[in-house]
Amino acid sequence: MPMSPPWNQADSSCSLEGRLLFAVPKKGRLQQATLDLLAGSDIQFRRETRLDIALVKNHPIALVFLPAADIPTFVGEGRVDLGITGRDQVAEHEAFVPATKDTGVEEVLNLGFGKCRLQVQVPEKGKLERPEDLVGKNVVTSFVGLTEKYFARLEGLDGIENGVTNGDAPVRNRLKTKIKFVGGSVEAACALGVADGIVDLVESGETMQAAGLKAIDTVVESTATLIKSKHPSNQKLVDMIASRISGVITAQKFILCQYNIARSGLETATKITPGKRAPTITALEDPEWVAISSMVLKESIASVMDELTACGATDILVLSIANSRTG
Ligand SMILES: Nc1ncnc2c1ncn2[C@@H]1O[C@H](COP(=O)(O)OP(=O)(O)OP(=O)(O)O)[C@@H](O)[C@H]1O
Ligand SMILES: O=P(O)(O)OC[C@H]1O[C@H](OP(=O)(O)OP(=O)(O)O)[C@H](O)[C@@H]1O
Repeated sequence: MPMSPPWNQADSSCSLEGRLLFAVPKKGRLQQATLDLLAGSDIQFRRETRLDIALVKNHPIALVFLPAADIPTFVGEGRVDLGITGRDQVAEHEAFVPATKDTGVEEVLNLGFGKCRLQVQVPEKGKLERPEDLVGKNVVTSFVGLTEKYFARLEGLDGIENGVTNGDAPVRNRLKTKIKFVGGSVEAACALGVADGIVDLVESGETMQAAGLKAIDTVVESTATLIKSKHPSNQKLVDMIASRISGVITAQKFILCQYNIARSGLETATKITPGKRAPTITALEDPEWVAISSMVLKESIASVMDELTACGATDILVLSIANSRTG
């Protein structure tokens, strides 16, 4: 006899009742970084094979695994309290379903990863040079809402700020540009004669280059984001999750730099390592010297160490931060 999923069983510890619902990408580019954030935030769960809901063991939370593109719909309608997806997906959702007082999503935290741009692209070797050259032509995209909005503005159609409709005539029906949806491999559309131009995501630019395309405008810049519904079931738990995730992100971005410096070099050194709020300065046995401990952005640590050495710092140590809670 097939087992029913845990949240349908009589045991109340397995029920969804009273649990905060938290949507996470079930696959794709944002999934691994999201799972790493959950692990760093000590949100413990075990996902049964093929089940898209997992109960969190140590908090009244249930994770719901959904496609990144669907998360703004579930959160926006308040069916799910929290979610992680791309800002591009939030903007695409809002192009179709404008937020109201009670519906739509609110950004809690910019998560920093999943950086990409939604760009208008045309064949590198061709006559099309400007976005205006695509008006009246075929454009292929997975982001139909944002692309319609973009071309509506370009074509001078009004009413787009309130979604893609204007009175009873949808802006879509009045667009000269023909916008076609494809679910993936958008970059192939020009070479296959389906499109004159595309609107697609670009990160490194490798896909665009390999397909012989060039970007001529940016529709939206995106990173992953933590979003919440307008009336989450447990705001305190939302705040706790946001604070934990923020701590993990800070820990990933910064490292701790410790060194000794003569008091004469202190002013210069603290300018090099000002810390997040201020560096911690500790007196040493030798009254002429102090020890400094300061958070430094990982990406700039090499040049910071060069500068510290040049101003007389010694015993420079760089330590990784496992987790953090900063103001
Ligand atoms: N090349 C990329 N670099 C960085 N982030 C990306 C990239 N492509 C997509 N993303 C981000 O990841 C989100 C999800 O895209 P992804 O293609 O992984 O989704 P998916 O759920 O697997 O969908 P699909 O099945 O349509 O490919 C995008 O909305 C965007 O925010
Ligand atoms: O600038 P790049 O680093 O090359 O990344 C951009 C590519 O990544 C995404 O596609 P993905 O690989 O997710 O596959 P898809 O085409 O099936 O959506 C996007 O749609 C681009 O094709």
